[in-house]
Amino acid sequence: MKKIAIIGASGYTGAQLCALITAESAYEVQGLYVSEGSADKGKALSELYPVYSHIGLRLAPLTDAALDAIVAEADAVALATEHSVSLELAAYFYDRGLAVFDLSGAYRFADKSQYPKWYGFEHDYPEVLAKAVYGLAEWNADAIKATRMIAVPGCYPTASLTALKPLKALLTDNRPVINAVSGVTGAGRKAQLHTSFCEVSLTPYGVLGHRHQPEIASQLGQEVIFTPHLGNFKRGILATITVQLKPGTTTADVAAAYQVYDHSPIVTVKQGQFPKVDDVVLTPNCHLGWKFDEESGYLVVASAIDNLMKGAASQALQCIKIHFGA
Ligand SMILES: NC(=O)C1=CN([C@@H]2O[C@H](COP(=O)(O)OP(=O)(O)OC[C@H]3O[C@@H](n4cnc5c(N)ncnc54)[C@H](OP(=O)(O)O)[C@@H]3O)[C@@H](O)[C@H]2O)C=CC1
Ligand SMILES: CC(=O)N[C@@H](CCC(=O)OP(=O)(O)O)C(=O)O
Repeated sequence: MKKIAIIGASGYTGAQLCALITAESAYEVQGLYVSEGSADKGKALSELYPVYSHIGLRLAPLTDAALDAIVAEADAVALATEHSVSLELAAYFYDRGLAVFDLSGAYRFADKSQYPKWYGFEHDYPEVLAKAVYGLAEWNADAIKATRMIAVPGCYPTASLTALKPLKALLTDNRPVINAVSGVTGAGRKAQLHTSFCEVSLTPYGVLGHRHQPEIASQLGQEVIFTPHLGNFKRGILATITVQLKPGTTTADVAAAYQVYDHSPIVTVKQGQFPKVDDVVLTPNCHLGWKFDEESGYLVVASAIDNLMKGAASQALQCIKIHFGA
């Protein structure tokens, strides 16, 4: 039985991951942690989330003693913390021999020079960063097995890359155009004005400047135009992507490219039938739907995931299972 510590367990992704891990027979939660000064320390997880009333675990403050206990008792740590917190904690636990599954963006760029621009900090742990593998589970299984430092992808990049990576050999130099809408849980649990009930209304944000644009580009190996939108629903992402394919590409070529997911239990691909967010919410699944116009060479592919599941916690669990082989 592998023991996993979850740090940031009172947040949306951490609590979701806790629910997933406690349902697994091969894994056990070593402990649930929040910051040392957290208003939630000592509370039962079920006080915050009555839906998890079957989980009898409490939130502990991440004190020095807790750090020692995690190192002594846990096989792995899942970091459901903001980027700058994960930056430090990942290096701390990696250096002490644990496997690290980081849900933040702190280890997703291989190139350390990207962090000041997109995350506002210098990356001070190049040796750990060099070990980091991008945890897009369907694509990087061998590397996830081989390292102890797994950077679990962002939610929009997961939806976008799952749709685009199979097409890589068919792409032209023209940038794929990704328009994506996320539910409000994508912004986390803490109170913020722009995510309060009366403020949320379908709108683009981060236009031509969201940090997921370079994340998608670096993993695809091609620049993209990425425009996220905040929608007035709780969970889920729908990314609708328009892309021009190489001259001469046929509908059969596109169908053949997507056969890469034929045996995937997670990714379902439909030609001419487009996904709905409600069909993937609370599931680990990604639903893809596409249509190709042979005359113009344009493809539209839509990708739906639950941002807290395939976009975060269930993909972290996929990585954990791939890494530990169970
Ligand atoms: N929400 C989403 O859809 C997705 C989020 N992510 C990423 O996952 C991470 C977590 O996101 P999310 O769950 O939404 O965030 P939340 O804001 O909902 O939760 C953050 C958690 O971190 C805890 N925390 C804050 N500071 C510290 C600290 N210094 N030490 C330990 N715990 C701390 C918070 O508790 P407290 O403040 O009480 O200590 C809380 O439990 C982020 O990096 C986010 O970018 C990735 C993919 C999707
Ligand atoms: C709706 C919303 O605000 N979404 C978040 C993305 C959440 C996510 O995937 O997280 P990472 O920060 O780990 O990359 C945003 O746009 O910042």
